Amino acid sequence: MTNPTVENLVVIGSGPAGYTAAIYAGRANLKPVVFEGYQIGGIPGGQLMTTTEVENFPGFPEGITGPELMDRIKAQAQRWGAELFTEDVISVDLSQRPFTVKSEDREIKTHTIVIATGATAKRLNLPQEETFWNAGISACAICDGASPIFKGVELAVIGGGDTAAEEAVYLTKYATHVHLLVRRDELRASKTMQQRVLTHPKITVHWHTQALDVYGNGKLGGIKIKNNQTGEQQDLPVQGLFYAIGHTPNTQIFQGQLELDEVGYIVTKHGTPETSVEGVYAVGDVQDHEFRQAITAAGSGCMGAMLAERWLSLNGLGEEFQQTETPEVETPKSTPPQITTSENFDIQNTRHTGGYALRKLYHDSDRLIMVKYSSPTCGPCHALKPILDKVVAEFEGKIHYIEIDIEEDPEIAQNAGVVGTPTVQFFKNKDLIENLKGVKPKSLYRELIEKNS
Ligand SMILES: Cc1cc2nc3c(=O)[nH]c(=O)nc-3n(C[C@H](O)[C@H](O)[C@H](O)COP(=O)(O)OP(=O)(O)OC[C@H]3O[C@@H](n4cnc5c(N)ncnc54)[C@H](O)[C@@H]3O)c2cc1C
Repeated sequence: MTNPTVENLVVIGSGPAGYTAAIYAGRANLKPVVFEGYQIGGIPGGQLMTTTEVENFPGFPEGITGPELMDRIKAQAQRWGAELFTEDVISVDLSQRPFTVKSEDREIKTHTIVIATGATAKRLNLPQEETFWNAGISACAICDGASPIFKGVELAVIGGGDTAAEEAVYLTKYATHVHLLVRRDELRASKTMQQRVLTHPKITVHWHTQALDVYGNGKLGGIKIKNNQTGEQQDLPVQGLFYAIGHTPNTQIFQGQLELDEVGYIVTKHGTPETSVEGVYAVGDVQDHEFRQAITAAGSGCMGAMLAERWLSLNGLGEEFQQTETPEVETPKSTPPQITTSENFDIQNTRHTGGYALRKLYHDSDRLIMVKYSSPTCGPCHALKPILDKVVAEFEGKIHYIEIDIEEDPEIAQNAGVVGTPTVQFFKNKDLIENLKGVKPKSLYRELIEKNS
C-alpha cells in the first residue's frame, strides 16, 4: 500500500525513547506515525517488556512493572494522536527527500525520522545452541523462568552485568540452585546487585568461566565449561541456561545510510540526537552504550522530537494537525481474566481461559483449537495478547481460543510440552498440528487458522 502524502515525522521503535518522541511530536500537532516493531528488532514496547519491576523510573515511588509502564507510555502517545503500526520497518531510503520508510504492509514518505530501534540481546552461538534454543536455553529469564522445565532444577546464567545479576536472583524463585558464569574475576553489576548475588545462598558464582558448548539428550543436560586461567574443562549439569551477555544495536537497516560506530551504534553529535543526515535523529539505546536506561532513552526521545519539530519549522515543511477531540485510548487493565469453569462453560463461546476449558474442548470441540500459554511476568506474552485478540476476533465462532497461565495450570503446560512463554499451539481433532514459540508475525497465525479451520 502506498500513501501519497508526506508525513511530518516517522518514529521507528516503541521503547521508552520511541513512545516519548511520539508524545512530544503529538503534542506539537505533528501527528507522528510510529512503527512499533514486531519481531526483527524486539517486541512492541521494547526491552522493558522483558523485565518485572522497574524501580527507578521517576513518578512511581512503589515501582511499576516494565509492561505496565510501557502500556502507560503508549497510551499517552495515542492520546496525543500518534498513529501506531505494529510492524517492522524493513528498509529506509535516506538518500532522497522526502525520506522513504517501508514495512511489509506499507511505504511512507516523511520529512523527518526519529530512530528508536534500541538493542537486542546477544547470543553466544555455541555449537549445539540451536538444538536447545527455547528448549532449555533462553535470553529472557523473566519471560521463561516460570516454565515447568525450569522449576525445581539447577539453572545457569551467563553474564556479569546488572541483567545477569537480576536474572540470577530472580531464578532462585524457581530453581534449586543457580550458577552464575562470569568470564572475569569481578561483576560489572551495580554494588547493590553484586551484594545480593554474592550473599545469596542459592547462587554460586563461577569466576573466570566461559561456556564451550551445551549438551543433552532431547532436553538440556548441562554446559561444558572452561576455566580461562587454568584451562580446566568440566561438565556443569544444569537443566536451564539463560544468556545475559549484552545487546547488539538494531541498526542493520541503516547500514550504509547513516554513520555507525565500529559496533554498529548510530553516531550522534555530542549531547544531541542529531545523526549524520539532517532531519534524522537517533534516540535511546540505539545510540547510547553508556547509560542505557529507560529514563535516558525517554529523555533523548523528547530531544529527538523537539529537534524534528524545529527542523520542520526552519525548513517551512511541517503541517499542523489540530486535534479536535481526545482519541479513545486503551487504558492499561490489570483485571485478571474470568476463568472458565463447569458453571460458565459454553461451547459456543470462542474465547475461554484455563485448564478446565482446554480439557473439555480438547475432547468435545469440532473447531480448530488455538491455545496461548503465557506467564504473568512475561513481557512478550503481554505484547502478543492484543495481537492475538485481533486475530481471534476475525475468526469469531469459527475457532476455540484458550488462554492458559502456566503458573495457574503447571500440569497442563507440562503435559503440553511447553518450555517457554509465549507458546501458541493449534489442535485439530485432538492432534497437535502446530507449536509456535515466541511472538510470530500476525499473518502466520491468520494463515494457520485459515488453512486448518
Ligand atoms: C531485563 C532488563 C531490565 C531492565 N531494567 C531497567 C530498569 O529497571 N530501569 C531502567 O531505567 N532501565 C532498565 N533496562 C534498560 C531499558 O530497558 C532500556 O534502556 C530502554 O528500554 C531503552 O529504550 P529504547 O526505547 O531505546 O529501546 P528498546 O526498549 O530496546 O526498544 C526498541 C524498540 O524498537 C523496535 N524496533 C527495533 N527494530 C525495529 C524495526 N526495524 N522496525 C520497527 N521497530 C523496531 C523494537 O520492537 C522495540 O520496540 C532494562 C533492560 C533489560 C533488558
